[in-house]
Amino acid sequence: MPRHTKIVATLGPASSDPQVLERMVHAGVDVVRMNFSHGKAEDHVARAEAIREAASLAGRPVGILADLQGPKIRVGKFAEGQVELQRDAGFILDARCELGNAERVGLDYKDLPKDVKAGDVLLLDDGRLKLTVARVIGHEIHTVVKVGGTLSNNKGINRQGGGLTAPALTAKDMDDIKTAAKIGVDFVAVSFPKSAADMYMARQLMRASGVDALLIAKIERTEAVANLDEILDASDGIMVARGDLAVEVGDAAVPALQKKMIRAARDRNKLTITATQMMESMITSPVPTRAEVSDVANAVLDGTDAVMLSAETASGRFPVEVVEAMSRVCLEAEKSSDVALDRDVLNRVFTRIDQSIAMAAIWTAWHLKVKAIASLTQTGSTALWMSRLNSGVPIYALTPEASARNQMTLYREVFPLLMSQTHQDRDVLLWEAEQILIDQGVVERGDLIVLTIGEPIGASGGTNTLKIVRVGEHLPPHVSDL
Ligand SMILES: Nc1ncnc2c1ncn2[C@@H]1O[C@H](COP(=O)(O)OP(=O)(O)OP(=O)(O)O)[C@@H](O)[C@H]1O
Ligand SMILES: CC(=O)C(=O)O
Ligand SMILES: [K+]
Ligand SMILES: [Mg+2]
Repeated sequence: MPRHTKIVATLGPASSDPQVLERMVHAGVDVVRMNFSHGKAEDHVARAEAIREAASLAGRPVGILADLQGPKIRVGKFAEGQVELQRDAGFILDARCELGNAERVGLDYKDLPKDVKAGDVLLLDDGRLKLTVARVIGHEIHTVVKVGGTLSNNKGINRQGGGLTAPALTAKDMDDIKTAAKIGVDFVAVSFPKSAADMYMARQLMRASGVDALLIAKIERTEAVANLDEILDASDGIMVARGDLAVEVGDAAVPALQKKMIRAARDRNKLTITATQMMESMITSPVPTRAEVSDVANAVLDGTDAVMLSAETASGRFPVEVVEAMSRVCLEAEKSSDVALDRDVLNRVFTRIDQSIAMAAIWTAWHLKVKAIASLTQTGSTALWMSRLNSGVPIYALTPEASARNQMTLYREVFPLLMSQTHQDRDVLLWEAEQILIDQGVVERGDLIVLTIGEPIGASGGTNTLKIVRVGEHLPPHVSDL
């Protein structure tokens, strides 16, 4: 059985070498993430070319996700690169400071002093340092260090409980969307959205730049958790961005939120990526900890579409081994994933014919214990509906559209394949689909498969036919002459 949960790997200095990329793809990377918070536009463009090369060598699509930096609020730089903050000492965040020292540091978001008040708790460097606001005097935020340590250049700032108002899309993000257009990315992830309006704005900017990508909302702010339903409606999927989320809502709240978000996304036919520190110790160690193995397995059991690697593959020592380890853990966890088809659809009414066919196909495939579903799809929507049920039956999605094929790399249980649509005859196309599955080694003569197709051929949204066939038994008469 192929692995059903997808693996997203962040690219960086440790994964720029074409040979390393090739080995990572071989180990099972489905989607690569370009983090626009780091590196230059040219680096991302060069890595995109290298990954396309590696994918074509592997004979399998690899999706590309552009993760925008967003309004992450950061401290400025220090004259010495870093300072030591001592517990109970005073420290000033000063919107007008150019170069920091042990007494004060600058801010990249100049309006921060307007957003905070005495008593607020500020967390720096993903929560490693903690400051409380004593008072705000003009452009200066005077704080007292509660948890000290080393603070270095450009570390992030969050407010406990959320509520900072920086807009979700910055001028840099708008430039980066143009780079994403140049690369031809398949997914764009928006950092720190607060509401559906932020996602509508991102979609408009993408369209204006000619980006045809699925839009992912990173849930990493308190407000985004509160507005989850409207954000889901405005997006194609979400990322459970546990790094910043844990800082805003408290780390202990994150596991339950992860489960709730994955469930909510599935119910609305949306995608999910579970991210951050999944195999963190493998940045420097060749094997994961027991806790990390459990974390990845639990995300699989929660029903996530994909699990993500960050610094593990971007700057870690074992970019290939970590993909192998993650893949192994996903495969094992999938064996005990719970299937609840009846519960999932029992009280639902479908208004669309194609959606009803998708549900019927999954139901039939599961109860007949077929080896595979083959779905001839234009945009991938039939495959998306099928994959939301988590049936455990692999769905081979055959599409003539390269963009649909690449976007389906993120869908759990879906294996996208390119298929030419030269014939207008349904039976010939179905026969071709069967041949592709045989060539891929997915099925052999005598196996049962479930097929879905729409007529007229080539129109999107038209899936209206479900067929169950035994592979190799019924060649259409005019095809047997081919
Ligand atoms: N393209 C890159 N170039 C250099 N280092 C990178 C790159 N991508 C990631 N890294 C390194 O890996 C670490 C973790 O990666 P990740 O993508 O989670 O970044 P991050 O800094 O936590 O993201 P952000 O601060 O934007 O939320 C980064 O802090 C950085 O040190
Ligand atoms: C991925 C990311 O941005 C986070 O976890 O915060
Ligand atoms: K980012
Ligand atoms: Mg983040």
